[in-house]
Amino acid sequence: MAPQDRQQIKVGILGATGTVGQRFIQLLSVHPYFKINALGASSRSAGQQYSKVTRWKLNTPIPKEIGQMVVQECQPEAEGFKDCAVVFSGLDADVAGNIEQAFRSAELVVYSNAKNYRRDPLCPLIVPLVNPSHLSIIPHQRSQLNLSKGYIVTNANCSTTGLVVPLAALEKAFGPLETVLVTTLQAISGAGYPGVSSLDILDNVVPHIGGEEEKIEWETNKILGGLKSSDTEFDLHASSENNTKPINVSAHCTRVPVIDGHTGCVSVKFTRSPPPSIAEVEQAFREFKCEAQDLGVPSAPEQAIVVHDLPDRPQPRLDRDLHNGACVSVGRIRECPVFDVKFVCLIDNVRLGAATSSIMNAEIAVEKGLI
Ligand SMILES: NC(=O)C1=CN([C@@H]2O[C@H](COP(=O)(O)OP(=O)(O)OC[C@H]3O[C@@H](n4cnc5c(N)ncnc54)[C@H](OP(=O)(O)O)[C@@H]3O)[C@@H](O)[C@H]2O)C=CC1
Ligand SMILES: N[C@@H](CC(=O)OP(=O)(O)O)C(=O)O
Repeated sequence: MAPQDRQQIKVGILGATGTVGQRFIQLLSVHPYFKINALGASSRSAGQQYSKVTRWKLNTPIPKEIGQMVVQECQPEAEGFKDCAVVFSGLDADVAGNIEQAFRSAELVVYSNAKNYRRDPLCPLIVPLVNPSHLSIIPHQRSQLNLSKGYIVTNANCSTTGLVVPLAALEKAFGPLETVLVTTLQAISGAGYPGVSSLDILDNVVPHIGGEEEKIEWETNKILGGLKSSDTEFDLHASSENNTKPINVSAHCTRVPVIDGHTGCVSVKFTRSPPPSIAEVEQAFREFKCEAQDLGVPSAPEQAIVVHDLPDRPQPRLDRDLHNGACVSVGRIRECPVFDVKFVCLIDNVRLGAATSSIMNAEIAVEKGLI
């Protein structure tokens, strides 16, 4: 169907007052496929006008009609939500599990940022620039749960997302990777609002983000793995069918005084020997194309990976806004004396790392007839 003939789909936002929720509002309030019909948050906010309860941190104003909406409890039968086909969730992980499940059981489609269902064997963990093919497990999820429309799709941890896009480009061009080491420098917006206190983060680096390293190490293999031929099971990058093993991933995560944009310093070893040259690696990044771009969905960036030539780029402040925060920047591609190649990557953690990925996943699902 031509985009101009499509009726807009009514959507709700869970966790609408938070860091990710605000990005959802900014991006969805001008979206060609989706129309915001409900906003949900905790009972601290429910029953009140959105503009009165949110602590808006974006540099564009709250869209007028959204500011006037009344925040609801996160319940599928609440005003506004009962008319929605889809909800986008920016809920705190402490509550996301039960709430998202309730919406799915009520036959709504849930696109979630929370960690709760990422490891669920029925739920795809999708980075839209990498593995939207995993949406093909949806019929199985629905049939296992006796649902006709509802399902949950999750997107990845924000640092994982910034890492797997360049890794996918390398695997596409040169075959399976053997080992990946990454050290992250993560922005404070990754911790939500109010997040890390200024006395902890200013003039400082905090070398611990609870649970983050384990998420990067595990999620990478689900995303870069496949679905078995029956479309009912993930292979976690380890399959006797095509002789792949899990990638050894080791992550070291730090919090730095940057507002938005997670940086990763990455070293990679290929299974292939000899490894590709640095020029071939750079070309693979530049030429990487993905299904979201082929489908032409509205949030797909013109370039999935932007390669920077200057030796001191990418930098969060200068590069996080490229392609409306929907791409990954890569630079400093060079030989690694321990592994094969090393480089620096950068992602906008709240856009491609969170809200933009959920929205792009849903756009792809629309194109595939899953919404
Ligand atoms: N920030 C980032 O870069 C990324 C975040 N994520 C994930 O996205 C999710 C949201 O993160 P973020 O926006 O940073 O978090 P915030 O802390 O900024 O926002 C949390 C949201 O959850 C709502 N909430 C809290 N408790 C309840 C409850 N009991 N019932 C209903 N709603 C509730 C809050 O509403 P209220 O205002 O009423 O308290 C608020 O809207 C998390 O799961 C996070 O792990 C994923 C990738 C990146
Ligand atoms: N932990 C990430 C953000 C986040 O919430 O991740 P996850 O969705 O995987 O819990 C950060 O602090 O930057």
